[in-house]
Amino acid sequence: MFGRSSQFDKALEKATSQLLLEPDWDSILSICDCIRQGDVQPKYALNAIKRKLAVDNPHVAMFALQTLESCVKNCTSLIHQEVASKEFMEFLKEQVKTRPPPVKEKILELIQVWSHAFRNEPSYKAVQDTFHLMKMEGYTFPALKEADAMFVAEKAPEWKDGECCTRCRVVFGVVQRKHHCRNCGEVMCSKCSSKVSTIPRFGIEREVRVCDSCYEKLRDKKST
Ligand SMILES: O=P(O)(O)O[C@@H]1[C@H](O)[C@H](OP(=O)(O)O)[C@@H](O)[C@H](O)[C@H]1O
Ligand SMILES: [Zn+2]
Ligand SMILES: [Zn+2]
Repeated sequence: MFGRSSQFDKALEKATSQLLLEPDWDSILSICDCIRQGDVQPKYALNAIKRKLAVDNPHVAMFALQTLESCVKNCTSLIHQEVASKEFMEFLKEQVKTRPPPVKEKILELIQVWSHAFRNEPSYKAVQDTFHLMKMEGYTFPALKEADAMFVAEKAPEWKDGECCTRCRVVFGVVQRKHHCRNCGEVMCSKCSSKVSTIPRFGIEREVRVCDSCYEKLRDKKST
């Protein structure tokens, strides 16, 4: 186990080197892979990133924050449950009080984005509580970036199954194939789901199959 986690340690050293002039995305992505593949325990990984974040050198702290941001985006609940803990949120809040602007701004940005991203996840309430508490204490948070707005996209609905079209009740078979509307997740025949649309609130920027009623709803939303 130790051997494999050293791949993580090496990648973290590289990703947060004070000699870097810009983020070392290869190392950051290999850090995410190590966590996702279970090569390193999420708790160990977050503590290692935390140590880098606490380093006085603002460059190292910034690279640690960019690494943390990528881990939260790419490593799913494995890392979320570690980040969304009271202790880690307290640590970030302390850092905001003591660090210079770029580091402070980045932390505020992350707390805000995560608070939106986890708004429907009761087990990650610590993030939202921290965000609201800091707002009440007068911290000013930066405007949510477009890319982050995508990241806080809602989860698309699970696809439902069924033996007939939800809309016209035609029975599926060898010829009459099943299709799914990406907006409501209902199972539909090809006639009732022949239209396509983007679904921005799910972060779906390319046109995907939607049923007729969802097509109308999404089109009306666009025209508002
Ligand atoms: O092509 P098929 O063998 O019928 O398989 C169907 C297609 O993959 C449909 O994709 P689509 O919704 O993008 O059409 C999917 O919604 C159905 O669940 C599948 O049963
Ligand atoms: Zn139908
Ligand atoms: Zn639909």
